Amino acid sequence: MESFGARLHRAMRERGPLCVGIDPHPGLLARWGLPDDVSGLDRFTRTVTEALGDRVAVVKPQSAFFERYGSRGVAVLESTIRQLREAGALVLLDVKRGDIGSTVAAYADAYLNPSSPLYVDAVTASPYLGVGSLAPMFDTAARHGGGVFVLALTSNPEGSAVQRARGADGRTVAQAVIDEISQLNAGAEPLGSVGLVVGATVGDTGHDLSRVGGPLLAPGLGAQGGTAADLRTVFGSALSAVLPSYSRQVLSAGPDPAALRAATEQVLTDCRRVLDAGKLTDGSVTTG
Ligand SMILES: O=c1ccn([C@@H]2O[C@H](COP(=O)(O)O)[C@@H](O)[C@H]2O)c(=O)[nH]1
Repeated sequence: MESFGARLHRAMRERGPLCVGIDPHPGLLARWGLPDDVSGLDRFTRTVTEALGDRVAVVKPQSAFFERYGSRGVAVLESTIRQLREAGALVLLDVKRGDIGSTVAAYADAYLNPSSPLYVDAVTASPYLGVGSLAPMFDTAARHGGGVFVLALTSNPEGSAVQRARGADGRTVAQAVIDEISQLNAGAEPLGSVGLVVGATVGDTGHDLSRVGGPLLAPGLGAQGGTAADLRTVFGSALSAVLPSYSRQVLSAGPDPAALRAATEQVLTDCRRVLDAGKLTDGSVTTG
């Protein structure tokens, strides 16, 4: 079975290094002329899926915007996941789960076990009950070719008080997370299956991302103020592993499918310019 890291590496090469988020904010639904109810949610997500599912490497539904409609919203999420996977996109469910290990095992079954109706290629996870508490997720992901993206340096301004606090060994909380995930990916080729979330808005934090060995999801671009050029500052020599992620910036171009595709092309071009330049300088251009 092919690992998530290998599948992601191929998807990024074939479709381009980009993740587009499906975040059906009430304001976006209104802008698209859709009601803030399950029918509007369904229409919104179908439009995005049909416009982008066959061309974007990774699509990232934000679970919260489906959960706010209850079980019928979750049913829309289930069918969205199915349609996106059928269209060839990798689905990363942004659900930021974390708990004691025995409960994490149930979350792992919910999202990373192929028998679940919410089965996806990868999920986001929170390490604040200890990276070790996420072990059942890493194990289930490894067993079924799935991936996990662990929060390290989030894009929101409030995150730094926790994430940049220092422990007894002098390392920040974020660096401790980064180091533990780097160990999990050791030896994985061409890319590990455990990634990190590092916001494009965090600036030059001095954290060492050079040995992570897994993908680096970069939200915070567009609506939160991060730019493609910021990727160079934030990721330095680790640019080749970066998966830039946009939600509102792309979604606000809808509902016209052609406009959604054009917005996607535009952000991909912007990011490629920075990421390709990084590959040339760090010598990692090896793929065609
Ligand atoms: O550090 C993080 C982690 C996750 N997110 C999520 O990404 C999208 C961003 O949406 P935009 O519209 O592109 O701002 C959203 O679902 C967040 O929950 C993040 O922003 N930062």
